[in-house]
Amino acid sequence: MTEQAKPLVGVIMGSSSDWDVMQHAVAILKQFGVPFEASVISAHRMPDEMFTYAETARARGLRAIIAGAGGAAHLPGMVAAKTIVPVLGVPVPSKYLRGEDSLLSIVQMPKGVPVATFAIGEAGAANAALTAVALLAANDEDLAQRLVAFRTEQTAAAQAMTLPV
Ligand SMILES: Nc1c(C(=O)O)ncn1[C@@H]1O[C@H](COP(=O)(O)O)[C@@H](O)[C@H]1O
Repeated sequence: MTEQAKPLVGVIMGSSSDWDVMQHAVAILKQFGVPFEASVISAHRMPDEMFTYAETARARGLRAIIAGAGGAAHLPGMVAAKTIVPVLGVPVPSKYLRGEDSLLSIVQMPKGVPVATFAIGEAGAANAALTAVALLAANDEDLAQRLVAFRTEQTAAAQAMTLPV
């Protein structure tokens, strides 16, 4: 799936089975009107494509890469190894270990090759996208104002919360 404008954010995932989680990153990018591309890229199953994707990311204009994977989640780290574009890693819940394996695979990078690692699952995917928006907002005042408005709405919603007491 690819949007029309030149993508600024790449959303990649190890399998189409990760989409249930990673769609929450895409939803945020759409909400903020950030041009993105989304595709399945697997370090394990398609290593040559993964290297090409990472090596060409910066020249193609990507300013952040959101990479989600589950289990032995090498994708974010291997992409980070081949590009200086910031990589935001999303641990996808796994079948047997609930995504704790994914989290530890992504977060324990060696010093010098960072992957900014988010929470397991849907909230992590959404927050990775919000972080990509914040990175882009540093040079885009319109986007910054949309992010401020988003936070203001969130505050209002929290303030309006009631409890059944
Ligand atoms: N962790 C990786 C990588 C990788 O890191 O390159 N490639 C696929 N996968 C993960 O395998 C899980 C099961 O994939 P399938 O459902 O396709 O069997 C997915 O969560 C995917 O991210």
